[in-house]
Amino acid sequence: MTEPTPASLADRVRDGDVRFHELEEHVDADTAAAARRLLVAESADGDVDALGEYAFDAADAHGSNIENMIGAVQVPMGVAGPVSIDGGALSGDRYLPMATTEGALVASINRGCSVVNDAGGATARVTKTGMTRAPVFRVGDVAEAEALVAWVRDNEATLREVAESTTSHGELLDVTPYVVGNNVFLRFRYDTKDAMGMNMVTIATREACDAIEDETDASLVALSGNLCSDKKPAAVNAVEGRGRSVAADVEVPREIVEERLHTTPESIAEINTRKNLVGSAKAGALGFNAHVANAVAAMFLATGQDEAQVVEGANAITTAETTPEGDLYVSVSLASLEVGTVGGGTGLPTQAAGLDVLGVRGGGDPAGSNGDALAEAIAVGALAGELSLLAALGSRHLSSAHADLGR
Ligand SMILES: CC(C)(COP(=O)([O-])OP(=O)([O-])OC[C@H]1O[C@@H](n2cnc3c(N)ncnc32)[C@H](O)[C@@H]1OP(=O)([O-])[O-])[C@@H](O)C(=O)NCCC(=O)NCCSC(=O)C[C@@](C)(O)CC(=O)[O-]
Ligand SMILES: NC(=O)C1=CN([C@@H]2O[C@H](COP(=O)(O)OP(=O)(O)OC[C@H]3O[C@@H](n4cnc5c(N)ncnc54)[C@H](OP(=O)(O)O)[C@@H]3O)[C@@H](O)[C@H]2O)C=CC1
Repeated sequence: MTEPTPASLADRVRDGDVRFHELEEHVDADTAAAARRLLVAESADGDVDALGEYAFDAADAHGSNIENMIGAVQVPMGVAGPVSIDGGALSGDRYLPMATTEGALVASINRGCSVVNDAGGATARVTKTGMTRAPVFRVGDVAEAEALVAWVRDNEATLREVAESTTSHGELLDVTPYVVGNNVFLRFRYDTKDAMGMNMVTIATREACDAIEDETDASLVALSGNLCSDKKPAAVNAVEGRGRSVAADVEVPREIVEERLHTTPESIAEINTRKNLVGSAKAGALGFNAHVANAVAAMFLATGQDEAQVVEGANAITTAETTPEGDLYVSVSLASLEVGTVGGGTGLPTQAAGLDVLGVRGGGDPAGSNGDALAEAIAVGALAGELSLLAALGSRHLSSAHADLGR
């Protein structure tokens, strides 16, 4: 029997003989993707051959990272740095890998890194850890809601044992109840070590929900009740944290601000107050920063993170003030940075290479230390970006920078 070709497979899909999403059951994943490109091209404006130019085995992505694969999008990757980091888990000089199509972004963060180095390096620490899943239960009335809350408080050890039976790495840290009439939300929080952890905590919480339904009158309505809160802007993450809460700061001597950033500590502090604090408050923003999303998104893409979680990653506050000596203190605090160095997209070859640039690929020793190190590196990238953009606004260079580099 002759080997199926992309064209013959496409014919079989058109004839209704094979389903579009089941091609991998008949042929290898690369040929399946090629067949789908032929079919997609029929309704596209021109061929889509460029999507077939990728440098990994489609079988590595099919089944765990993508369905209906037709190829890959390539995003240019650059580096900022090396930047000197004094972290709880990551110490030394590191290049920061960044995948983006926004011209001037890497240049800006690179400038921030170079200023951070001139100032003696940045400090970074993870201050809280915990990935959450919050199922919603239906109960009869508020009296039953209170009874469920009491049961959960009395049986946290049982819930821990049941939940942790599904994972050899995850640890249930606590369960926080929230009552809204006859709805009870239980926010389960786990230490997921080096995994971002959403699959891990979803599977573990499902087991715990079964135990709750067995032992109480509550009915599970949805395993995710949106108080988690995953991939949506939400104050609960800003206040309580989610994934990793991580902060970074630097003190930059006045002469470096003036020589390297063409502005003054006072100007940067005033812009931060009027723009990042007052402007964000007036806008009703959750993030009180200039462009933390830029560093988070670029480093998420470069290292195989779940890009939808940039929503929470950008939940950050930037502070800037002049010190009594007249120098500049700048900090960023990211409340809910959801990152992992194992699982998800981190195993794909180019993303794994991105983690290698930082030296944080795979499981850490001790477990969780690579995840912490990645979080600290992203926080320092965000710090460098804030410093550079605030300075560009102070020296009125934002539009000229983007006219020169970004178009
Ligand atoms: C563009 C610069 C850096 C020029 O800044 P400059 O000070 O005029 O440049 P320079 O030629 O003197 O170089 C200073 C340093 O910048 C770096 N640098 C300089 N050029 C490059 C380059 N081509 N590639 C890599 N690195 C570069 C490099 O570190 C260099 O040091 P050196 O290594 O030479 O000692 C500056 O004007 C700047 O940072 N502007 C701000 C741009 C920015 O931050 N854009 C962010 C995206 S804006 C956005 O997305 C969100 C927004 C703005 O809408 C959010 C909001 O509302 O605020
Ligand atoms: N299910 C959902 O609702 C959602 C899923 N996602 C997706 O979930 C994926 C990420 O989930 P995640 O659970 O992180 O990844 P995986 O589902 O890929 O699981 C990672 C597993 O790696 C194992 N592991 C090995 N070494 C370590 C280590 N050092 N630290 C921690 N775990 C280790 C753990 O196994 P063990 O548990 O056996 O110890 C862990 O469960 C992404 O693809 C993301 O897009 C995103 C949002 C929601």
